[in-house]
Amino acid sequence: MLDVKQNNIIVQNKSEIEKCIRHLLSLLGEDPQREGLIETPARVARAYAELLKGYSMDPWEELGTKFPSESQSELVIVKDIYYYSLCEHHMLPFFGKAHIGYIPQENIIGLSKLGRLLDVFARRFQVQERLTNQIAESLQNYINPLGVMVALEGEHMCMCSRGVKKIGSKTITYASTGCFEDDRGLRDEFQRAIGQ
Ligand SMILES: Nc1nc2c(ncn2[C@@H]2O[C@H](COP(=O)(O)OP(=O)(O)OP(=O)(O)O)[C@@H](O)[C@H]2O)c(=O)[nH]1
Ligand SMILES: [Zn+2]
Repeated sequence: MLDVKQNNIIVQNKSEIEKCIRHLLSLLGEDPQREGLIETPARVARAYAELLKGYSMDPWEELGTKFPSESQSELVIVKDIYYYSLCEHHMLPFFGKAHIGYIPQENIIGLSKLGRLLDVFARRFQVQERLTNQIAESLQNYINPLGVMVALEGEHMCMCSRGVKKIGSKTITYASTGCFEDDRGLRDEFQRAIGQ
């Protein structure tokens, strides 16, 4: 099981990872010594360190300062936040837009922090459903709002570039907490706001 030390592990294991990539290139019938590939193992190790940096990030640290909520409890939505993640089944990218909404109770959060929270979980091996749930649950736990609603649109390269090859297909996943769980009207308001 990978843990929050994962990113450090990637850095520590860089030369071993590079060796594995060279070996993989050979197994795939390539010559890892040819000019175009000579730097590839090091690039791949660096790319993984970046694509998987979420393991070394703490969601609560990224969410940072809480501010007191001064107004009536109204819906706050940040929509169209782009994310990029790696499918844990094929180690291929999936990506798209996230829409995150919540109804504050005592506290609100800096708007940019919602994008940061998204990256903490997106920069890991994921399935889209878990990614969606983790965002909703951690925001709920951090500022205890009346409720959280998250929608993720995802285009999966494992479905486009190979296998079923359904280019352009999009998966939409939802996660909700608190008042969004059973209030049809609130869920509709959220969906109208994000244009679905
Ligand atoms: N639920 C869910 N499934 C995913 C996600 N990402 C990829 N998958 C699916 O994971 C499944 C893995 O199925 P398997 O039959 O074990 O693997 P496979 O033979 O490569 O499957 P195909 O992609 O259908 O060729 C596929 O149906 C993928 O489309 C995700 O985020 N959520
Ligand atoms: Zn996949």
